[in-house]
Parts: sequence; structure tokens; C-alpha cells
Amino acid sequence: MEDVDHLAHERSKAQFDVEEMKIVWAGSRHAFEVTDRMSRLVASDPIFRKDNRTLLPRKELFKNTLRKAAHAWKRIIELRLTEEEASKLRFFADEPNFTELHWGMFVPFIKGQGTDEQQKKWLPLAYKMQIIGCYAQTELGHGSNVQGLETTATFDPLTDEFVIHSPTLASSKWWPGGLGKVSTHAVVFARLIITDDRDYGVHGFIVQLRSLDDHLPLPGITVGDIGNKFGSGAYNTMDNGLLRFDNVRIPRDQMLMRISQVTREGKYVQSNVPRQLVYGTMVYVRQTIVADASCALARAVCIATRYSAVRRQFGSQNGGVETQVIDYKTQQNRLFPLLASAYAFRFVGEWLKWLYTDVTQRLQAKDFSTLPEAHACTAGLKSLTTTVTADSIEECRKLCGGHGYLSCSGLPELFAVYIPACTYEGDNVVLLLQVARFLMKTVSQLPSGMKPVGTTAYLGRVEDLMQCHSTVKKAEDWLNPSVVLEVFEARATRLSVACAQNLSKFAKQEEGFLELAADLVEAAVAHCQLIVVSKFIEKLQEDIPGKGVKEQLQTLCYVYALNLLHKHLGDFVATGCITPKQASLANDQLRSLYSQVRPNAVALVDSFNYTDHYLSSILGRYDGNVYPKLYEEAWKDPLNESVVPDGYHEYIRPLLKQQLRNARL
Ligand SMILES: CCCCC/C=C\C/C=C\C/C=C\C/C=C\C/C=C/C(=O)SCCNC(=O)CCNC(=O)[C@H](O)C(C)(C)COP(=O)(O)OP(=O)(O)OC[C@H]1O[C@@H](n2cnc3c(N)ncnc32)[C@H](O)[C@@H]1OP(=O)(O)O
Ligand SMILES: Cc1cc2nc3c(=O)[nH]c(=O)nc-3n(C[C@H](O)[C@H](O)[C@H](O)COP(=O)(O)OP(=O)(O)OC[C@H]3O[C@@H](n4cnc5c(N)ncnc54)[C@H](O)[C@@H]3O)c2cc1C
Repeated sequence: MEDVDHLAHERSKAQFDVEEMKIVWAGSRHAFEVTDRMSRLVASDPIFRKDNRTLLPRKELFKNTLRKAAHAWKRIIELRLTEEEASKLRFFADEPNFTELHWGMFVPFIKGQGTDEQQKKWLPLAYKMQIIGCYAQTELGHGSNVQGLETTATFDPLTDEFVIHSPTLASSKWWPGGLGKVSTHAVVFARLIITDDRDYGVHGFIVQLRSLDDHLPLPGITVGDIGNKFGSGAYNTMDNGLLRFDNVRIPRDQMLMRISQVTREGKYVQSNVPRQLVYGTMVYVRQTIVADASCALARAVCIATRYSAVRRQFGSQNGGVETQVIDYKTQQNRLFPLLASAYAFRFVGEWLKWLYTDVTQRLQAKDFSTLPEAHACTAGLKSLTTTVTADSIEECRKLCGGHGYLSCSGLPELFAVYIPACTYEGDNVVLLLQVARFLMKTVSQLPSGMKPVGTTAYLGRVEDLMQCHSTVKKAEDWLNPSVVLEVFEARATRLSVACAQNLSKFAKQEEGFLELAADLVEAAVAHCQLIVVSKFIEKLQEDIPGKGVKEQLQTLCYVYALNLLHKHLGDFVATGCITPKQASLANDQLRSLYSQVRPNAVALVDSFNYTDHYLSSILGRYDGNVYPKLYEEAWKDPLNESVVPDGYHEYIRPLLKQQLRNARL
């Protein structure tokens, strides 16, 4: 097969230093070097092959995942990889499996909620994978409403143990990843009941589920997989599980006791910390999901951009070549805002990581003041970025026309793997309602002179923002960060204040929350979009080296903001932040920005530095050699192993003969 770069011409048009942009995308030169090395290590190892995933029956698929996870662990040990390198290796191995929950939830939960002694006991075992853990919170009948969980942990003072029990079918744990077939241990969320029969609400407990000798469930434990999920391959590599307890006894010291304790005498002692810290692992994971959203979105956009540059339709003159579909303004209008969103989510993810680190340090110093904001930001941004990413992967599939529907485009599996992110770690609507509560609380405290800080600081300028009108007079006026920021702040303020005013008409606030939920969600979305826009603008204040790199990012930042403005025109115009004329100027400016993105589009997706292995897409191949490879791939399908298909003699031949006989009669 010829070895040429079909996208070389596209790459030659780039007006910026791609190598420097790769470093901006990665976050630092060090991060770039680690990701680059780990992605190549995985790509060159045949055990991490994944092109056959959608064709394997579940049992084989799952066994193969176990093999890959074991191999990944072997390589981590052999190569003495650091924690950072190991997590990148697992990321590029790109197959959801139990290790995500072990490293991503079980270990962080023990770190966050265990006492020093508990950490000393459990963490070394977990770090060496001598035990494998999962996070068992959700139940068959209860997911979003964590306070409604039914599993009980009753203290028995006679034996100094907790008795873990599933009182109803609805209380069966249901969904935890890694639980179904692999985990030896789980962090189990259960209602704490002490001898006085008082219910102290949900707490976390470490429970051993399976024998470390023969992997059989321990007495009183019923455990299994919940069954096949959406799509082929995809998330079916994960053993999401079900779990029931029949009066299972665990020692008292297996309740995670950093936040609250039960003494030997059965006394409940609450440390001087907010009870919400028991939800801390969710805050941590939501923050990582935002960073992952930019990766998944970038992946889909990389495929759609490269293919749009390869694919040609219509426009041939005098027998010449047809037009590249990326040159159609409609294609640009659908694709470039997604490209801009990938960068926007990357930077807001970076900032959220900083916020999380900051709040963690404050918590250690017993400063809990920024916890509500950290909860609102992680919940809101998790919701916003995963919703957009899930929708955008589907849009990228459509941008690739018919070929996007082929498994080998990589998009159907990416979609199937990604969409549950809108549900896990908190249903996206439920999370936006949490943001709305935070906003309503902030607005209600304004009259008392309380100065909002952090991401709600803009609400401190409520009087100005309720009245301001954009000064834009011509299209280029939109290319000004303060002009853009002001309209996003004004829209978010006006939607929040309108909700607060409507809420005040209800005698009972909770009734108002139920009735106005749809408006509250819109106000929360406006607030979250403002955060993303403002963090993109803040990123541009940094010193960004490399020829043309900052200019490209500026263009993408305006594409991101002006496209949002266009999509939510109703909000911006109805709340009087901008006039219809200014909206139309924003649209003119957006079109002209697309022309600036166009020559750089392929280079901007090259800057993600994804290997062909990670992309696993024929349409998104680096060399753009799409048609020969599609043709080759078709012949690899098991259906093409024989010229005449199995079933011909049973079903096709008799049918044809019957039709022939009928025709003769
Ligand atoms: C082939 C291609 C491969 C591509 C791969 C691509 C991507 C993969 C990416 C990532 C993989 C990542 C992860 C692995 C996958 C899945 C793991 C999933 C795990 C789970 O889902 S675990 C279960 C998660 N469950 C939830 O999230 C439940 C949601 N519900 C809640 O959080 C709460 O119940 C609630 C909705 C927040 C309500 O809380 P509740 O206490 O009942 O009520 P309120 O009265 O509303 O709140 C009281 C008070 O507390 C504050 N609060 C609430 N939550 C928090 C918190 N987390 N932190 C701090 N504060 C919190 C709330 O604001 C209230 O405060 P007030 O001041 O108003 O009193
Ligand atoms: C792939 C996958 C992996 C998972 N992994 C884990 C895991 O490892 N560990 C674990 O413990 N859990 C896990 N979960 C469970 C997950 O956390 C829950 O599914 C999630 O929290 C949503 O809860 P739910 O299923 O109860 O949805 P529900 O709350 O029943 O939601 C159903 C519908 O009701 C709406 N709704 C619910 N409450 C409200 C409200 N107050 N106001 C308005 N609308 C509302 C929602 O928006 C949604 O449309 C996983 C789930 C999936 C899909």
C-alpha cells in the first residue's frame, strides 16, 4: 500500500507552531512528554490491540479486557512507572475496566475518608493490587437520591461489628463498575444504625466481597454482573455489578472514620467538619470527568476534521476534483464550534483541577468556606461538558456522512462508551439543579451585603449587570474579551435574578424549586457557560509561546463564545443584553472566524497528538489514506470469510426456489 500523507497539503497551510500547541494542549512540556511516551508504548504493544472489540461475544470481550488489565499492570511494574505514567498508560489502553474504579474511586475514597490508621492498613494493599476495590453506592431503587439509600449498617456492641444488610430488593447495589466479576472489596454506602435504633444517614464502609484464595463470594454475599449494556464492545468490557448482603458482619474499624466515628461503646461522634465531605469522592471524580470530556470530544473532532478534509462532494469543474466537504460553510458551522469547545473544555478542566487542589488544601487546614463553590463548579461543569461531548460525538458521526456509521470510523463505539457520562457520577439535570440551588442562595444573600467570590463574583455587580447594554456597533467589536464577558455575565445574572424573583412568589421555597425547575436549569447552564468562557479568556492572559499559537487560541475562544451566543440567542435578546442587530453582527463575525480556522483546522487537531491506535478510526487516520483502508477493512469482516454465507442452504436457496416455483404457476 502506498505510504503518503494525504493531508500533507492541509498541514502545510498551518499558520502556527503545532509542536508548541501540543504542549499547550498537554498542559506542560513534562505532561506532553509523558503522554507522548505512554501513548506510543501502548500503540506499539500488540496486546493492546482493540480493532476486534465490537465483534467479540461478551465473555470473550471481558476475558480479553482482564488480559489487557493484567498486562498493563505487568508493564507498570516492569518499567517502574510513576503514578502519573501508569494512569496515562491505562488511559491510552482505552478500554473501560475495573482498574478505573479501583484507582479512580476506591483508593481516593480511602484517602479522603479513612483515618491515618485506616489508610495505613488499606492503602498499601490497594496500591500493590493485593486487593481490588470498587465504589458501591447506587442501588436498584436509588441513585440520584443518596440520602434515600436503604442498605443498613447496624452496630452490634456485643461483637464490636457492623451488620451490613440489604432489607429490600430495591436496596440491592446496582451499577458499581468492577463489582460484577472482579472486585475483592468494595466501599459500600449504607445507613448507619446504632443500638439506640437511631438512623445516622449514609456512611462509607469497606466490605470484603470475595475470598482472596478462590474468588468465591464470602458468606451472606450475592454478587454478579447486571448484564449487557448499550452498543457492541463499548462499555461491556466493564463488569457493572449487583450486590446483596444477608447480615454480613464486618469489624467496627471498617467504617471509614475520618469524618465521623462510632466508638467501642456505640457512641456516634461527628468530627468538626461538614457532613457533605462524605460526598467528597464524587467531587474528585466529577473534576476528572471534565478533563476526560475534552479528550473524548477532541477525539471525535479529530476524526471528523481529518475526514472532512479528505472527503470531497460536488463542485467539480471541467472534470477537476470535487470540493473538500470541510470547505462548506455548513460543515464549518457544525464542526469548528466543536473544535473550539474541545480547547475550551481543556482549559476549564485545567482550572477545575487547580480549584480542586486548592479546596483540598483548605480542607486540610479546616477551612471549609470554598466547599460549596467546589461542589457547584464540579457538578455544573461535569454536567455541561459531558452533555456537550455526548451530543458532539453524534454530530461528528453525522459530519462523516454514511462512513461515520461504520464501526471502523471509531465513532459508534466512542459514542456508546461516552454517553453514560451524562448519567454516572450524578445525572446531569440533577447536578444542574444543585448549581441552581447554589446560585439562588448566592442571589438571596446579596441584599444583606454579602460579597460573592470566586465564580459568582460577577453577581456582586448585579445592579450594573441588570442594566447594561452591549456597546457593539460593528462585527469586529465582538473581538473584545470584555465585551464578550459582559454579555455572558449579564445573561447569567438576569436569568438567575428572574428565577429568584419567581421563587419568592412561592410560599414554600421547595414548591417553587419544583415548579420552576426548567428555568433554574437554564440559569445554571448560563452560569456554567460563563465559567467556561471566562476561563478560556483567562488562559489567553498567560504568556503562551510559539509562533501563532496564541492567535489560534484567541480565534477559537471567540468561536466558542459567539457560537454559544448564537445558539442561545433567545436568552441574550429576551433578557435585553443584546439587540437583534448586535446578534446578527455576532453571526457575521463568527462566519469570518471560520475562514480563519479553516487553514489551521487539521493542524489544530494534530495538536491533540493522538496516535492512530488511540483514535481507532479509519476516517481519522493521520495519513488520511481513508478509501484503501476502508476497502481493506470491509474484507476483514467475518461475513466475508466465505463467499456464500452460512444459512444460504437453509434460508436463501429455499426462498429463491419457492419464488421461482410461484412464478411458474
Ligand atoms: C472506547 C472509548 C473510551 C473513551 C473513554 C472516555 C471517557 C471515560 C471517562 C471517565 C471514566 C470515569 C469514571 C468511571 C465511570 C463511572 C464511575 C461512576 C461512578 C458513579 O456513578 S458513583 C455514584 C454517583 N452518584 C451520584 O453522583 C449521585 C448524585 N446525587 C448526589 O450527589 C446527591 O444526592 C445530591 C443530588 C447532591 C443531593 O444531596 P442531598 O444531601 O441529598 O441533598 P441536598 O439537600 O440537595 O444537599 C445538602 C447540602 O449538601 C451540599 N452538597 C451536595 N453534594 C455535595 C458534594 N458532593 N460536595 C459538597 N456539598 C454537597 C448541597 O449543596 C447542600 O448544601 P446546602 O448549603 O444548600 O445545604
Ligand atoms: C455506566 C454506568 C456506570 C456507573 N458506575 C457506578 C459506580 O461505579 N458506582 C455507583 O455507585 N454507581 C454507578 N453508576 C450509577 C450512577 O451513579 C447512577 O445511575 C446515577 O447517579 C443516576 O442515578 P439514577 O440511575 O438513580 O437516575 P434517576 O435519578 O432515577 O434518574 C432518572 C430520571 O429522573 C430525573 N430526575 C431524578 N431526580 C430528579 C429531580 N430531583 N429533579 C428532576 N429530575 C430528576 C433524571 O434527570 C433522569 O432523567 C453507574 C451508572 C452507569 C450508567
